[in-house]
Amino acid sequence: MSGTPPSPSVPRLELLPAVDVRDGQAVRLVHGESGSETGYGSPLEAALAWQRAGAEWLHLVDLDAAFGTGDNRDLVAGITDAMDIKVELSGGIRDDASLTAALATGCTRVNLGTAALETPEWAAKAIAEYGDRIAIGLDVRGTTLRGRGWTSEGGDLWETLARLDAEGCARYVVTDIAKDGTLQGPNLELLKSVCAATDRPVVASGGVSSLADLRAIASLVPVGVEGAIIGKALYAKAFTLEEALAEVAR
Ligand SMILES: O=C(O)c1ccccc1NCC(=O)[C@H](O)[C@H](O)COP(=O)(O)O
Repeated sequence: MSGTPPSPSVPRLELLPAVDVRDGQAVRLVHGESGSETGYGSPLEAALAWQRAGAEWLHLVDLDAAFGTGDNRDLVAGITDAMDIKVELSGGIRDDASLTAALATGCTRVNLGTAALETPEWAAKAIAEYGDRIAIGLDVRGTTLRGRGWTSEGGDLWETLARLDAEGCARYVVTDIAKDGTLQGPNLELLKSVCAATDRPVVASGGVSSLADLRAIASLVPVGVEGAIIGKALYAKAFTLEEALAEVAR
């Protein structure tokens, strides 16, 4: 037989609709700033709506735990329990107690952010122990990382990425804070640069505003983008989740 062998198929971009919880309500923030909330009602109803629409993943954030203004731990555990789909949990997971509680919800994986910046040895231990169940959130302004609900400075993106790669981190969730909750489109250059610097999968977060943005993120699957988190665009009804899923299935 002769001819060119078929190219291996490129995986489909995974979509992770977001439910960010503040004071028991589903909200979206602008630039992740506390006090910039727009409320969207029951977080459980929002999560169930995304599941009914065909989501394979839910990105569930406890903003109070992230900001240190309390927590929604029981609510978040109840939502995770009610889901038949994969759940990525984020917000305030920084020590053994919060990590054990988060993993015990039955979520598929957790995002560590602040811990990777402030207690790197603890984060490295969590990566070594739980492997694929740990993702690291790289939340950046420019190329400077932010922690504690994005309020504190956390060092250089590239140095931290190299360290986490060496420690065996399975995946990164990359957010450009300047884009988050703004409907201004994702930072594709940042995503490309991170993908060029690591061989680990990258989940894009922040700024998605349209189906065209999803197509643009999907064009980065061959270089290492695995998924895209969608928050504000779904709540603002810029498009439906069904339309988004159909777009990335083409
Ligand atoms: O994820 C966190 O820990 C977090 C902490 C502090 C502020 C915001 C945080 N997450 C926000 C999200 O994960 C958003 O849901 C996501 O970036 C969606 O953004 P967008 O599509 O722009 O609404």
